[in-house]
Amino acid sequence: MASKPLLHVQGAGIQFGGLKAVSGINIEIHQGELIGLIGPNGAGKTTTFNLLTGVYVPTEGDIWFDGKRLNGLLPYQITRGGISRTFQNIRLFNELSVLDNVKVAYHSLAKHSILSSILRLPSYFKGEEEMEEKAIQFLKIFKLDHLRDEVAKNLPYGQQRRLEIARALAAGPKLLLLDEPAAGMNPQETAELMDLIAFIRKEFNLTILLIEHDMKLVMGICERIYVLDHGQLIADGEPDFIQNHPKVIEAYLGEEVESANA
Ligand SMILES: Nc1ncnc2c1ncn2[C@@H]1O[C@H](COP(=O)(O)OP(=O)(O)OP(=O)(O)O)[C@@H](O)[C@H]1O
Repeated sequence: MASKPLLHVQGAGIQFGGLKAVSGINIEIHQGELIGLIGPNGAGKTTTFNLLTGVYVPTEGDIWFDGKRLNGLLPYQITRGGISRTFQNIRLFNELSVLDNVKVAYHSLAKHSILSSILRLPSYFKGEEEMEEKAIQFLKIFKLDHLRDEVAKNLPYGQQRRLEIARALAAGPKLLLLDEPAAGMNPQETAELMDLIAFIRKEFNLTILLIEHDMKLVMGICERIYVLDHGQLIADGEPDFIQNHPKVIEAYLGEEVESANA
């Protein structure tokens, strides 16, 4: 591909004490791609997301996004710069309503000034109204608008996962990172989620990187897949290539043997 990658990870990694959780990884993702990140338990997938979102600062290598070096930027700066994420263990504002959970994402990006919100000037209310309208649009896409006043913690698991994606999307990212979006979903919910991911990608001109253990989902929607094992990338390529890659098969067989012995 000739254009510059939107995300370029160059030899990045992080060490915790003596443990190299992720080491020397290279990733290139171009605008509009839908890419998978897979690997056995403990391979370093979530740590990679934490490096991309400023939760951890790399102890080696560089991370470039949209022409900017991310090393050392704080999570909120990275979100404003265009990367949003969801979490493996859903992180919602449990006591807030479904609608407010999405509106929270807007507040950090809101156009009205702090002064106008303190003084409750007309521009503040206009900003609030616009925010609410936009938030409801997102809830409609995720088929959650009828639940807008429900407290987030009362939603069933699958709907909580969808709400978390809606919130991430409301921040207006260029790159969306999804950490096991189908975890805990039944096959029907997973199939619907696959359609939804394909839809939002097109609708919002998104680039998506997703971690997922559900191989049907990964192989079904990702154009390319990166495979991590013990903190290192062992393969990357199209789904067919990855499925038949000896190192990938070995890594996953190793995981089966480990869990059988546990
Ligand atoms: N803050 C930390 N301090 C020490 N070790 C850590 C820290 N964060 C992650 N690790 C270690 O880094 C390794 C990779 O963990 P990570 O959670 O990234 O794996 P994963 O591929 O996402 O696994 P899973 O599929 O089980 O979620 C593990 O050995 C983990 O214990």
